[in-house]
Amino acid sequence: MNTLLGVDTMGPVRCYIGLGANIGDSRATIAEALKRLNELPNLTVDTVAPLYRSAPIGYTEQNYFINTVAEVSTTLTPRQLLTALQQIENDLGRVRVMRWGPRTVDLDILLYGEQTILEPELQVPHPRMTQRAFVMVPLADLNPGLVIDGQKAQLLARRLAEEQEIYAEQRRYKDVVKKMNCNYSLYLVTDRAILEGRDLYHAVEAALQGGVTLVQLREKHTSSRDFYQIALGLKDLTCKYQVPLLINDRLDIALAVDADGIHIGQEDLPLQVVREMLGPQKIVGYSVANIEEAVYGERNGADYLGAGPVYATQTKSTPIEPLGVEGLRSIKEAVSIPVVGIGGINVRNVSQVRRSGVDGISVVSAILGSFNPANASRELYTAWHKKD
Ligand SMILES: Cc1ncc(COP(=O)(O)OP(=O)(O)O)c(N)n1
Ligand SMILES: Cc1nc(C(=O)O)sc1CCOP(=O)(O)O
Ligand SMILES: [Mg+2]
Repeated sequence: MNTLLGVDTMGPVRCYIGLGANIGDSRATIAEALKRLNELPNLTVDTVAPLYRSAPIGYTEQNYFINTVAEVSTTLTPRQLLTALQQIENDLGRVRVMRWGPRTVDLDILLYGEQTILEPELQVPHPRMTQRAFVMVPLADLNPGLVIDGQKAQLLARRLAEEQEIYAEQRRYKDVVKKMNCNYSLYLVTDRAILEGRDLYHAVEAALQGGVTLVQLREKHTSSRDFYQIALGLKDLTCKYQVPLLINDRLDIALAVDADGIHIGQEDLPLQVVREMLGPQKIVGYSVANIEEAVYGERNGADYLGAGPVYATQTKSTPIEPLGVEGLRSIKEAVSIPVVGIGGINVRNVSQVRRSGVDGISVVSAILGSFNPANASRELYTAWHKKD
C-alpha cells in the first residue's frame, strides 16, 4: 500500500466490521455505533446486514447477542481503524472484564480489503470469523460470493447456521443506513390544496427529477384510508428515486406503510412516545420555533428539526412571528442535529437561508405552486448549492 502520513493514497478500501452487543438496549446501541462509525472522517458505511440474535459462545451464562455486519469504505489504515473502533466501544460504555463475556458493544475488523495482518493486537481476516454463524450469516447477506480461506461466504454461513443458534430479527438495518445518509438539503413537504387539482404523484415525481432529496407527505383533511393509499403510492415513487419518505403527524400511517420516518410538531403526539414506538432506526423530525423547543427536541430523540416560519407564508396559518435568518441561525447554533428552515422559502431568499448555517430548506409552494415542479426544484437545488 502507498501510504502518506498513515493515509492510503490509493483510494478507499472496502472493509467489513462485525458488531455485537448483549447489555442494555442492544439494538439501540448497535444503531448508535453505526451512526458514529459513519461520522468518522475518511469512512463511509455503505451497507448494513439485517440484525440477528445469536446464542452466546464460550461463556454461556449471559444474554443472547444482537449481531450484524457493516460494509464500509475507508482511507483509514488498519491501525487507525482499530483505534477508531475501540474509541467508539469505549464511548458507548464498553468495559473489558472477561474474554467472550457480556459486552455493551463489540466492533471487530473482519476483513480489510484483501490484506492479511498478523500483529499481536490486530489479526485480519479475523481469526475466528469462519467459525461463527453470527459473523458469517450477516456477512453472506452482504456479499454471498465473498471467498474467505478458499470457502464461499454463503456456503460457510449455511453450514454454521445449521450448527449454531441464530435467529433473524424483524428489523432490516437498511433503515439505519438510509437514516445516516439522509440528505436534508432540498426537502419537499406536500400539500394537495396548492396543486389545485393537479396530480400529486406527477408533481412529486417531477420534483424528485429536479433534485428533491427528502419528501414529507402532509395531508391535513384526508380520511385515514385515503392517507394510507396515497402514502403507499408515494412510498413506491420515493423508493424508485432512493429518497426517504416521511409522514406528517400520523404515527399509525408511518408504521402502516413502513415509511422512513415521521415529522411531528408541538401539537402532535409527544416526541418521546413517537420515538419509542417508531424505534431508533427511523427518522423523527420535530417542529420548533425557538431555542427551548430546539434543545428539547435534540434531547428527546429528534433526528432533525424543522424551524419556522422563517418568512411569512400563505401555506399555513401560524400565530408565530417569522424567525428571520437571525432567529434561524440562533436555533441552528443551539443544537448539533440537522436543522431545516421552513416557511416562505423560495428561490429569491434561499441563499440568505443557507448563510444561516442550516442543513437544508423545506418548501411547499415554491415547488408545488409551480406549473413546472421539476424546474422549480432544479432552481432551488442550484441556488442552495451556489457558492457566494
Ligand atoms: C420540515 C417541517 N417543519 C415543520 C413542519 C410543521 O409541522 P407542525 O408544526 O406539526 O405543523 P403541520 O405541518 O403538522 O401542520 C413540517 N410539517 N415540516
Ligand atoms: C408546513 C409548514 N410549517 C411551518 C412552520 O413554520 O412550522 S410553515 C409551513 C408551510 C410552508 O409552506 P411554504 O413553503 O409554501 O411557505
Ligand atoms: Mg404536525
